[in-house]
Amino acid sequence: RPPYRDHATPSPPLLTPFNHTTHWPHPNGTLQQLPDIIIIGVRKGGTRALIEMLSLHSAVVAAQNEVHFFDWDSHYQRGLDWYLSQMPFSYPGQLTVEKTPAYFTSSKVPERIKRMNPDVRLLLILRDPTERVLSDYTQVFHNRLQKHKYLQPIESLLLRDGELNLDYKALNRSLYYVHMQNWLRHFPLERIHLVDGDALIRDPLSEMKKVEEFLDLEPQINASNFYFNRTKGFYCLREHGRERCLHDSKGRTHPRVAPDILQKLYGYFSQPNRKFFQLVGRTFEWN
Ligand SMILES: Nc1ncnc2c1ncn2[C@@H]1O[C@H](COP(=O)(O)OS(=O)(=O)O)[C@@H](OP(=O)(O)O)[C@H]1O
Repeated sequence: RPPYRDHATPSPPLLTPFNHTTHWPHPNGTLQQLPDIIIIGVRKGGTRALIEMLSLHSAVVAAQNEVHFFDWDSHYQRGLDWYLSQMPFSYPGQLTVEKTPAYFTSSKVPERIKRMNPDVRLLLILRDPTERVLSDYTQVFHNRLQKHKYLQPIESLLLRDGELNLDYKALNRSLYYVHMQNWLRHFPLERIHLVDGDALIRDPLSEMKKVEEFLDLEPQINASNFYFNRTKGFYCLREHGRERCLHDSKGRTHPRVAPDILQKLYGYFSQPNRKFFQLVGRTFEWN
């Protein structure tokens, strides 16, 4: 397990001076620590489910919000002391985890994370690329609905002159091999654990056991931590007798897409998916 980092063991290159008044240990013995584990994405892959399930483990403490430290320059410029101030309080020896799904597709992020800590453990949860596009669209649709903005039908984004519109950003985010190549320039594959997001939906326990193993955590997460909620159609969590499901924004109905457009999407991702499988030395059951 990597040593925890606090103001006494800062990582060298990026540092601005620490503000010791805000980072002194809390009287109850807890303190804020830079993350040992970062969930880097992918957007709509199941990152919230993963971080919630990981925090079932008593040795892991999770940041509640997406920090966007490495991908937003306005945050990055505030330095590591600001990043640290965003972390939850934890006991020495506990591992801190944060998730920002946008890290995976942001080209500057891997180098920046490596500068903070080359030994950080990275988790990447992936999902069928076509399904991820539909989920991405659904997320934006609901954001626009809330802001009373014009709602674009998915076909108007996916197609241009009858062919796939390759400028639609959601397509690029599902080209996993493109982004993975960039990560592998900075981190060896052994540092990046791939979580199968489709499998996590069907059978969370077996995916979480693999995550515990990757993180060298004592096996703790067990079948009693999960129960299937029929109304939601997803597994929910049980911890110390308390039950909770993910927010209603997770597990929304996706738009119905005409079969010929779906076929175009499957066709489009088929080659990139194979390149990804080669890159990471394993396959996924994607369309
Ligand atoms: N247990 C459980 N409960 C509810 N939802 C679950 C669960 N496990 C995985 N998922 C899937 O997580 C998808 C959302 O992914 P993210 O949390 O990464 O989205 S985000 O990028 O943070 O917005 C979300 O995608 P959508 O179904 O498209 O909403 C879910 O399918």
